[in-house]
This record gives sequence, structure tokens and C-alpha cells, in this order.
Amino acid sequence: MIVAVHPTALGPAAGGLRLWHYPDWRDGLTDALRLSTAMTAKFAVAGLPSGGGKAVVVLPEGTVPEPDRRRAVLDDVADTIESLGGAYATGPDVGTGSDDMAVIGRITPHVFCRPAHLGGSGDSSPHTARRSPRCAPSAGGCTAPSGWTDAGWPWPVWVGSARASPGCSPPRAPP
Ligand SMILES: NC(=O)c1ccc[n+]([C@@H]2O[C@H](COP(=O)([O-])OP(=O)(O)OC[C@H]3O[C@@H](n4cnc5c(N)ncnc54)[C@H](O)[C@@H]3O)[C@@H](O)[C@H]2O)c1
Ligand SMILES: CC(C)[C@H](N)C(=O)O
Repeated sequence: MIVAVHPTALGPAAGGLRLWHYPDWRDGLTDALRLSTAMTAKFAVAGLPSGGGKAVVVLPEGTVPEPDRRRAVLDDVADTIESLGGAYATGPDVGTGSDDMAVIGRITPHVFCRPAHLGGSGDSSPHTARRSPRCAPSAGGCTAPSGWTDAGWPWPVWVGSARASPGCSPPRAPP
């Protein structure tokens, strides 16, 4: 398990927990460092007083942990986060979701996106899915064409459990 805390100058670090397969644990380390840096940029763009962070649990290729084992792993993650005393808070990411945050939240308060019925902010994936089509042109190095809307995407976008509405008309090519 790797927890990467980028800067905390503006506030405690936050970023999701990635539970994913890597050929080697060092690949997970590289991912955690890369993604924590990206979280810093995301918070800066949003004007939020947080630093970037990321947690990665490296699963061996081709393995799927049994429920008991998965639960034990989440407990270990929670213990580690709790030991950091609030310097880092986690949330969902690839391989984890709100229910996993509920498990972590039994051990540490430094977790977000727990299910709404437990008092958390709920699943972040619908919001992410809805906005992803808008971000895609920027990520590709071009700007969105004028008239681009959240619905202006010709194929469904999945993030976690959520699906963004497929577009009613295909986006035009960027100028
Ligand atoms: N879930 C959220 O609330 C949230 C919020 C912000 C950003 N994100 C970002 O959205 C992206 C997707 O996250 P998610 O929550 O949908 O994860 P998820 O675990 O629900 O889904 C990830 C999917 O990607 C597939 N995948 C992983 N590695 C792949 C590869 N190398 N090639 C092809 N497919 C691969 C997996 O099989 C899985 O179907 C991530 O980059 C995550 O950081 C998620
Ligand atoms: C929930 C949030 C931290 C998300 N995983 C992200 O990468 O932005």
C-alpha cells in the first residue's frame, strides 16, 4: 500500500484510493506520485484549499481479492490513513467506491464520499461522468467547439457506477 501526499501548504491532502493491478509495486508507486500531483492541480483549478494526495493498493496481476481479504486490506488502508493524523483524506477511485469508503470510515474520519444514508456526500461518479465529456477536448489539447454541451457526446461515458447521458448530436470537430 502506498499513500502519496504532495503538498499540504494550502490544507490537508486529499485524493482517491486506487485498488488496482500493477506488474510491480514500483508501478503503483509511480502511479501514486503521478496522481497525487494531478490532484494538487485539480484542487488549484477548483480553488479549494487542499493539497493533492493519492493512495494505491497494488494487486498482483490477474488476482481478485476474496471479500474477507478485501475487507482486511481496506482496514489496513484505514489504519494507515488514521496514523497520518488528518494529513491525508481518501475517497473513491479506480477499483473502489462509496461502500468501500463506508468500511474505511469505521476506522478513520479522514474519508469522503461515504454513502449518503451514512451521512456522507455519496457517490461522486455521476458528477464526474456528467462533466467528463466537457474535459475530454482539453485533455486532448484542443478546446471544446462552441455549442458543446454536457449532452454533446456521441457515446456513453462511464465513471464508477454512473453513466453520462449519451449525446443527442455528435460534437463537431474542434477548429
Ligand atoms: N469515481 C469517481 O468518483 C471519480 C472522480 C474523479 C475522477 N475519477 C477518475 O475517473 C477514472 C475512472 O475511475 P472510476 O471510478 O470509473 O473507476 P472504476 O474502477 O469504476 O472503473 C475503471 C475501469 O477502467 C478499466 N481499466 C483500468 N485500467 C485499464 C486499462 N489499462 N485499459 C483499459 N481499461 C482499464 C477497468 O477495468 C474499469 O472498468 C479514473 O481516472 C479516476 O481517477 C473518478
Ligand atoms: C474522488 C476523487 C478524489 C477522484 N478519485 C479524483 O481523482 O478526482
